[in-house]
Amino acid sequence: MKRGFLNTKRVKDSLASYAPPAVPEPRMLKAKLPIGKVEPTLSNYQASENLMEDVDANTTNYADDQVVGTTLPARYFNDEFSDYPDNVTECLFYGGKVKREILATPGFPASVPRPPHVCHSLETSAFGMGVFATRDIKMGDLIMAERPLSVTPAAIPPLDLNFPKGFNPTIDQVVEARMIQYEKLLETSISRMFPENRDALFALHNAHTEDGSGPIFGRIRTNGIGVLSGNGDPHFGSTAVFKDISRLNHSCAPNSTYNFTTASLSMQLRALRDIKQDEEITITYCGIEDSTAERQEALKPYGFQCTCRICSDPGSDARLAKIKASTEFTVRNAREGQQHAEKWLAEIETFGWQGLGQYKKLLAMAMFAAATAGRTDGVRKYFGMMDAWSRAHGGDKVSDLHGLSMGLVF
Ligand SMILES: C[S@@+](CC[C@H](N)C(=O)[O-])C[C@H]1O[C@@H](n2cnc3c(N)ncnc32)[C@H](O)[C@@H]1O
Repeated sequence: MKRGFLNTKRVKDSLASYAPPAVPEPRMLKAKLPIGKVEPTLSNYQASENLMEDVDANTTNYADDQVVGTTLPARYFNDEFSDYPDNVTECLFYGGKVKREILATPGFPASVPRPPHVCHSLETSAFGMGVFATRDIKMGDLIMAERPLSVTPAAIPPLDLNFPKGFNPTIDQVVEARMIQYEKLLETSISRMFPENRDALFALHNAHTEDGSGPIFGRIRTNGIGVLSGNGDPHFGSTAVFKDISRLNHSCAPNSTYNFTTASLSMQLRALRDIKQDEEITITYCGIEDSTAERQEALKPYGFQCTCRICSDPGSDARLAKIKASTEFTVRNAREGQQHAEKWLAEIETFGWQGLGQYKKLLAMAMFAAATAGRTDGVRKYFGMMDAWSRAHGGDKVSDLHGLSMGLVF
């Protein structure tokens, strides 16, 4: 699972083609957002005001190029933060498509699920704040679920820029102006939040203090997690920022993963393997199936270089490639299936790569091998692990066993 603002290939592609044809700036939409230190050149740029219209909470018939600010689920005037135990999310959308998708989701607004016991706390970690287990957590278990503080477009939407007449900006200046203009829009959006949520957003880490991102946009770029597809249309993806989930640090061998549920408008975090009390809970900010070089590249916008044991191990790419190839193997009998699956399951567990799809396939191979050999204890064990893996990835139960039996001919 990937996270982030403008960091995934899908989001970059959507940035490249974000504008509907009417927007007269296609060239600069291909430009990447800056990271690292960038000298500002537009200190006199005056951002336009009033970029967002206030409308009734149930309105959905927006123009496709209208910037929409809305609180979901709807809240009422003069109410208080404490009136919403599941919290509400301040949303900024480009057009009405995503809001329509949310309001049309069966069950919306369902309540946010809760684990039976609180099992995490925010603590100081090796990398600023982090999230830690306050009790043992089992693979597949729900660790926490949270409604976002904010949901905003996954790429800066097309905005009218306010350059003086006759000024011919460079592409970098257009990008700079867009970031200034977008910050203004975000200010309007977060001014609608409960003060408690606004404070929580400003308390988050900002890795984009020198690249022209404003304080809100910088925090969105640092902490945003991709959510809401806009009904499969990548132009309408969104990024969500959370009070607690955005405190999770990155690992290339994470012990948890997350799924967003539109019905409850919440992110659920679940354990990818058993987690011990006091262990740090981590997610990945990049693709764990990618090579070390690809992961380091994807992590650049977060302002750090990963120094985990996998990134520091020159043999890890070759090992990962072998693990990925392990499920292409055709086994001839139950004994061979069991040996093959157990060998590679152990390898994955040693390196903490249970997030790989190959892990589930090898669990299936081990389960079928146990079933063929009539070992009910083995079937129970591996079925339970597959079930936990599926729950961790947002499924309720083991599904699609059919697809997982590939490579087995006994
Ligand atoms: C989403 S925040 C995570 C919470 C953050 N540690 C905090 O104090 O709020 C992302 C930031 O955490 C830090 N970080 C997360 N994982 C890291 C890692 N594996 N190595 C170094 N820094 C990391 C980086 O500063 C990154 O920009």
